[in-house]
Amino acid sequence: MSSSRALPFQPALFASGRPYAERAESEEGWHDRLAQALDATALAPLRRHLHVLRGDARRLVERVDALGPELQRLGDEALRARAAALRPQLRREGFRLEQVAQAFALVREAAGRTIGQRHFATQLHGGYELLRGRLVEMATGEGKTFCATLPACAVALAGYPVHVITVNDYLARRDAEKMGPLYRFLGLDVGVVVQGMPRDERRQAYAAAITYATNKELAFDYLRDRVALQGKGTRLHQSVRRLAGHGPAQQGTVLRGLYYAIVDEADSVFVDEARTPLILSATVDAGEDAQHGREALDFARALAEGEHFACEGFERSIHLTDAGRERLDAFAADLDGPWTSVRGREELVQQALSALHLFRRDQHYVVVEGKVQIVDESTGRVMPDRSWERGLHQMIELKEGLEPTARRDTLARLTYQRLFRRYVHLSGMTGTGAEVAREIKVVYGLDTARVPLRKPSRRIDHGFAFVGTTARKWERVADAAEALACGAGRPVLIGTRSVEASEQVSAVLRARGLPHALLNAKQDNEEAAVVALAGQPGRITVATNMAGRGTDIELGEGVAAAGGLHVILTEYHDSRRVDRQLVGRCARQGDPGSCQAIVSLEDEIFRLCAPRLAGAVARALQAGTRLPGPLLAALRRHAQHTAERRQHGIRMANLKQDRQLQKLLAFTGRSE
Ligand SMILES: Nc1ncnc2c1ncn2[C@@H]1O[C@H](COP(=O)(O)OP(=O)(O)OP(=O)(O)O)[C@@H](O)[C@H]1O
Repeated sequence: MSSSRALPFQPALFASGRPYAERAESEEGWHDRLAQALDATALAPLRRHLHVLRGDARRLVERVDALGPELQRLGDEALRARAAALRPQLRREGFRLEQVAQAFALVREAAGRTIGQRHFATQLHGGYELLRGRLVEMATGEGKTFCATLPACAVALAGYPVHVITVNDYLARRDAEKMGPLYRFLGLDVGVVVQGMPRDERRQAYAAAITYATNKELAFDYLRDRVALQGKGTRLHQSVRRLAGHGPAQQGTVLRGLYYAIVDEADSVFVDEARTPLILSATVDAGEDAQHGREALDFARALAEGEHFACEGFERSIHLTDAGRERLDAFAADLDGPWTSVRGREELVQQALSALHLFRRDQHYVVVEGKVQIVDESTGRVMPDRSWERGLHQMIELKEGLEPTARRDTLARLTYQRLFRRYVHLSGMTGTGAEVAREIKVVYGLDTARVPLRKPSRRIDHGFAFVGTTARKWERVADAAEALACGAGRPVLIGTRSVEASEQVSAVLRARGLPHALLNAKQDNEEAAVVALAGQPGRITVATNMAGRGTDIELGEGVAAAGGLHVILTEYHDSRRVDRQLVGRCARQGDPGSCQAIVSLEDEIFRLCAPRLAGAVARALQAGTRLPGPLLAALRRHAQHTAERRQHGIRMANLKQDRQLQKLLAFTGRSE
């Protein structure tokens, strides 16, 4: 497309953040499509501006390198003036290769002056692919956080709101703080949205040129915006109102719309988290009777697995058998309230059974100050403002002997798949995307671009060891940690899958008198301090997935010469990608480092995903048989493959349900 055909940029629209831009989906009705056509004034410029981007990354890198010396000679003010002058050019010409090279060269120079780091060629390459709307695969430790500043600045300089999305509050805050001086130097303000922030502050943060937020905060803000807009007429009404000048504050929304997103740890957000739909709920006034819950728990405790109910641990589903139902009917005969209807009583008992058999303390949730708080399994963090649906949360509270909190009812529901497909322009980055590249292409339409390593990896993999029992595993882990930390003076990171497991290994280390730090959902306020010390000589750190993705452990003095950080993986995850993320904490950016896995046949993944094979291997080990490595590797592959396949099935079912629900809701007028 030639520049003369590109629509002129309309800064006024964006300055006031007027249109709530987002992409409409095909299944919406004619009035939605008409509304979208009206909103096209907001969408078209960004699309058109990006459309002119041509040429390969190599040319861009050469051009940025060539522009470097001249920019280096400029004073700070002159450099800022260059950035200011580039803005109208970007608006006029769009993201042509030359303009992008200028923007990237400016960002690189400004970064050198403000944060003391200059983008590597690999990061320029990655930045270019992000701008093109790709899923960028860059190995762990290659500096994705820094790489994202390039497209973020380029798009923000052109005047479009940019969202940089990370997986947890710690990373959102850390990245916004670290990169803030660079953005401000270029005249761009930066906002950050974290858990517990009031609405006004959120609106302010989203009004910034570049906003850092977690996927969860963003999704819930979007959901709340949709609910706020619901009472205000159809989408067509809203579009007309927007064109008439209503901004977020007048509309009661916080976001300015969904323009350009750079999603960090994209495989986690796009794939792993896509398993759970996001549900916005409100407290139900009618105080639910805890008595029914207690009755249900008493009844459920007396039921026998296999006879009265069947349990699918992996899918987290449980159902009554015919014998169970008969017993329930007899039990409910004299009771009132929800017990009188078949649906009511079966749901009560199902929730009670789930609370008893599917949800475990210190794995799926923790109890903090008399409250049940959900632990996000993929990030290892607590989610204090989330609760399980349909009375399950209260049932778990009752199981723990706590006072049940008020029950909440669903207001709106959304999946990440739907949310991210609504961005006008979307990109993502990850260290571990290869296995899910196809799924991401199918669901989100993103092509993958792989950026090569800057320096060859020096990671030494010491392989894996299988032991028969969990107790034995912790002893072996403690042996290895002791030898490396005390013997070689190297820092050791021990990764566990649950809070419970982290506490078990911590107890074994304590019993041996080995000092160590513990990082899990119960200790999350010490996170930055624990991470800051985790690379010091002889330091042992035990952590759940909290120290997985994104965590950057800096090596202390003399550590590289001693061999770098050593990572011990103590349980395979459902997805190999999460294992690679943990291992990716060591040997970053060409540093030395090593890893090993010490796992037990009692681990959940083997019990749930390869019970027969794991049982046979356990018996052979007990009999003292030495099993060949390839057989054990096959066991691991089989278990993880089964887990990944099941997870994939759940995600696809979720997406399908989401589409069906959307159609249904369109009839009742209660879409999100
Ligand atoms: N251009 C650069 N110059 C100097 N240091 C850099 C540069 N880019 C990144 N780094 C440093 O490299 C380290 C790793 O960066 P970062 O944590 O962003 O990697 P990552 O790719 O996001 O890793 P992960 O996949 O684990 O999240 C950080 O300490 C960062 O400061």
